[in-house]
Amino acid sequence: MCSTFSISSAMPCIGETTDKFRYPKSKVRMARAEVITAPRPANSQAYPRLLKHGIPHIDLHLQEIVERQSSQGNILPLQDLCRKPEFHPMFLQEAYERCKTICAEYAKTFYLGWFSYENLNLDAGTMLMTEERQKAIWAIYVWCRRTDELVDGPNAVYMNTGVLDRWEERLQDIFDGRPYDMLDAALTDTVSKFPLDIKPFRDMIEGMRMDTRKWRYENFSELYLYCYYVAGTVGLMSVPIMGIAPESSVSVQTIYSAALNLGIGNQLTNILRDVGEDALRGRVYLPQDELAQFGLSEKDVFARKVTDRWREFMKEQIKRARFYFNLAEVGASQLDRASRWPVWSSLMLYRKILDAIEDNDYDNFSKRAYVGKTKKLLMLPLAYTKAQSTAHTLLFQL
Ligand SMILES: CC(C)=CCC/C(C)=C/CC/C(C)=C/CC/C(C)=C/[C@@H]1[C@@H](COP(=O)(O)OP(=O)(O)O)[C@]1(C)CC/C=C(\C)CC/C=C(\C)CCC=C(C)C
Repeated sequence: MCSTFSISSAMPCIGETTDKFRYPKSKVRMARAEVITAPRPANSQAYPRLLKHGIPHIDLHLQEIVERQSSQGNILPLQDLCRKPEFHPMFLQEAYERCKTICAEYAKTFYLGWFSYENLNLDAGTMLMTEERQKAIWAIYVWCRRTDELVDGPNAVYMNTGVLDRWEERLQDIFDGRPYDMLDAALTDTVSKFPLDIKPFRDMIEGMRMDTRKWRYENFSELYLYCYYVAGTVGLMSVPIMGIAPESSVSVQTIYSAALNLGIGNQLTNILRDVGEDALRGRVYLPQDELAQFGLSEKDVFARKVTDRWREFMKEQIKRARFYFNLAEVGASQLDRASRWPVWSSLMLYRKILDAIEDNDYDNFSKRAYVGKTKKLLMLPLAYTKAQSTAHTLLFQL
């Protein structure tokens, strides 16, 4: 077991035993992309409305994930399938502490939303997440962050398909109760306590595979699939931890769709914020056909010049990201009361990045859209108010 503290220093463990596959390699089927091309406007000055729905959820196998995580249908509850690990309580406490420290260090936008309520000294009563839930979110965050670091971190130069295959084997080991290191052990403990399906985790690894070979996106459907893999999956992992309000009057499927949509909104925002940085790495996570509809091409992205065309293009991209945040709102108020505040906070905080891009006059080439700490803190009471609306009240308002 390698009990390294920092995320990246744990990475050398990953390459070991790549020649051995104890499990059949998963066949991750690419979802069928339904491409609906927006009609060209008759008047070339009238900019087109962009396609909003990327890929039908049926192709992402959402329903199957929902059933497995809800332990519905004709299948065994997930906990019965996972081997119950036996860890010393002190070991587990240390494992979660390390996860918490990593969250504080890395989760710049989300930390306020998820992890720092204990510092706020508010009389929040039942609006606070339980310790068990917080710990589970830390463990999931750390696994996601380490997965992302494989392709984006300092050791990304050592990336090859073998590394991701080995990481996927390690994931199976986590779910089988055989963690490789201390941080994995926290996730093993979490998956033994909450009904988490392995598929969203596997899909995230698939997103990293995609990121190693694909640096251009023809259309929104292709981009949507990438966003699902790297961020929509996080939404799906989060719902079993946060729980659904007993008084919720919508279907579980609707809540999962909202969670997925929050991931898509977050990732689209992340992409828009990082256009300049990504271009420097030769990557363009923008639909090429939509660039063309605005008279732009990837050359304009690499030229890093803010023109009127770019501004118009960005306005539409921002509109679409907001569309996904709006869809997510419906589900945020259906979650268990104790989980709503952090979800509303992170939703509102991340959405603020879009305002910051506008404030920068759409210059996401040389300026990084940033939401200051004061703005973030001011947001928290507002999120608290939103979170207090019962699931029923919100539906009534719609
Ligand atoms: C909101 C929240 C904090 C969720 C749970 C915490 C968690 C498990 C986060 C994992 C994030 C992560 C490290 C993902 C790896 C891939 C990646 C980097 C995705 C991008 C995240 C932002 O990362 P970045 O480090 O760039 O961020 P900042 O520097 O801090 O700005 C993503 C943009 C994806 C994030 C996606 C989510 C957190 C999904 C949110 C959805 C829910 C929590 C579901 C809520 C439920 C309903 C019903 C609405």
